[in-house]
Amino acid sequence: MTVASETPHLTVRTVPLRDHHALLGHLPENAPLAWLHNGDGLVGWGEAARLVLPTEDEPDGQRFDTAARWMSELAANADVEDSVGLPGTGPVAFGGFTFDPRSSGSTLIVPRVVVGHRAGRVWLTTIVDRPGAHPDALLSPVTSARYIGPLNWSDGTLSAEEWGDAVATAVQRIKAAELNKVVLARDLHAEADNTIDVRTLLFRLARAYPNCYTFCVDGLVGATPELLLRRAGGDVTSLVLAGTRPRGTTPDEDERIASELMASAKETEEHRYAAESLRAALTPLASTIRLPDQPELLRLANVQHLASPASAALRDGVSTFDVIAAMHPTAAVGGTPARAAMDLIRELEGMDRGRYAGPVGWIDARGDGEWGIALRCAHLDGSRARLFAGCGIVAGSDPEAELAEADSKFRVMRSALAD
Ligand SMILES: C=C(O[C@@H]1C=C(C(=O)O)C=C[C@H]1O)C(=O)O
Repeated sequence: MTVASETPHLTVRTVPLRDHHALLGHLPENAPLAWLHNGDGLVGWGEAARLVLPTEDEPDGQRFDTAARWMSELAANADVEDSVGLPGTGPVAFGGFTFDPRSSGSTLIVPRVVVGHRAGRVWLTTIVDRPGAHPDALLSPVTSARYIGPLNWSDGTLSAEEWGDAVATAVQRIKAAELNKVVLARDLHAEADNTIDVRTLLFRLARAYPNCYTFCVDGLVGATPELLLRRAGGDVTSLVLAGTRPRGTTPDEDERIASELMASAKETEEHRYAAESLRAALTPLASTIRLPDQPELLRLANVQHLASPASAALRDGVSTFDVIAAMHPTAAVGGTPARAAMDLIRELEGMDRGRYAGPVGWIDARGDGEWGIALRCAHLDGSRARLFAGCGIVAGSDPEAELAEADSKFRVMRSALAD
C-alpha cells in the first residue's frame, strides 16, 4: 500500500464560534465522532478521509507507522486556515486501534465537520475537497436523541462460569511462573428493537462520568477513565490505572474499601506491573519522566481504582504514534511480560477484542491529541451492542471476585443503555 496515493488534498478552515451550547447538542445521529472530558473536547461528523490500517500480517503491517505517515502527508497536503490555533484545531483525525495487532479494524477518520471546546474557547472546523466548497455534512439535520427501548441480553463468547474457569487457568499459569499478570476480558450482547442512537449513550456517559473520557469512534462508544496519553507540544501526560474495588454504599463503607484497596498487596502488585510497563515504554522516548512512587485513589461512579498520573517530556522528533506504539498494550490491559500475556489472552478469551482495550482518541496536524484506552465501552452495530470488561489477574486472584469486578465495569455501559 502506498500511503501517499491515498492521501487526499483537503481544504481546512477553523473559525471561532460564539455558540456555547454543549458539544453533544451539535451531533447528527449518523456516525458521530466524539471525545469529551469535563465538558471540553471535540465532536465531529461526516467523512473527508478514512484510512483502514493493515493488520500485523499484511504489507506495511506496522500500523502506527502507517498512521503517522498518513497523518503527516495529509497535513502536508492540506490548505489550512486556522484562526484559533489550539490543540484540536485545523485538520484532525479520530482513531481507534484494535487491541491485537493481528485483528482488523484499526481506523483513522477525518471528519467533514468538527466542533471543539477547550478552556472556554469554541470553534468550528470544516474540511472540504475544494477551496470554497461547502460541506453538506455541516447541515446534517440534528434530530432529538432517541430512547433505546427494551433490550435482550445474552452471554458473549464465554458464559460467566466459563470465564471464571479461564481466570482459574490463568492463575495456575501465573503460579507456574509462565507470566506475572494477564488481563482477561469477556463480552456481553444486548439487542434492542431499533437502531441504537449512539448520542443517547454519549449524553448519559458524559453526564455520569464527566471526569472520564467519553468517546465514540466508528461505532465504538464508551467512557474510559484511563488516559493513555495527552500530548501538547513536547509534553505528554498519562494516567495508569490498575487495581479495582467497588464503591461502598455508605461513606464509611466507601472509606473502608478504599483503605483496603490502597493497602492490598495483590492490588498494588497488579498496579506496579502497569506503572512499570509505562515507564519502560517511555524511557527511550523521553528526556524526563515523572511517575509517583505510590498510586493514588481514583473514585468513579461505579468503582474505585489505584491510579498513577505520569508525565514526560519527549525527545525531539518523537511522534505521537511512536509513543502510542511503545505504550500499547500496557500491562493495565495486556499483562507482564507483554508477549506471554498476549499469547494467553488469545488462548483463554476465545474472542477477538476488536478495538476494546486498544488506543482510541484524536490527533491534529501538529501531533497534539488525546488517546485513551478503550475501556467501559461497547461496539454498536445497528440494533446490537457488544459490551466488554476485563480484569487484571495475578497469582492472588479469585475467579468469583474477578467476575464481580467485571460486572461492576460492565455497569457503565449497562446503565447507559438503560432508559
Ligand atoms: C480491563 C479493564 O480495566 C483495566 C483493569 C483494571 C484492573 O484490573 O483493576 C483497572 C483499570 C483498567 O486498567 C476494563 O475496564 O475492561
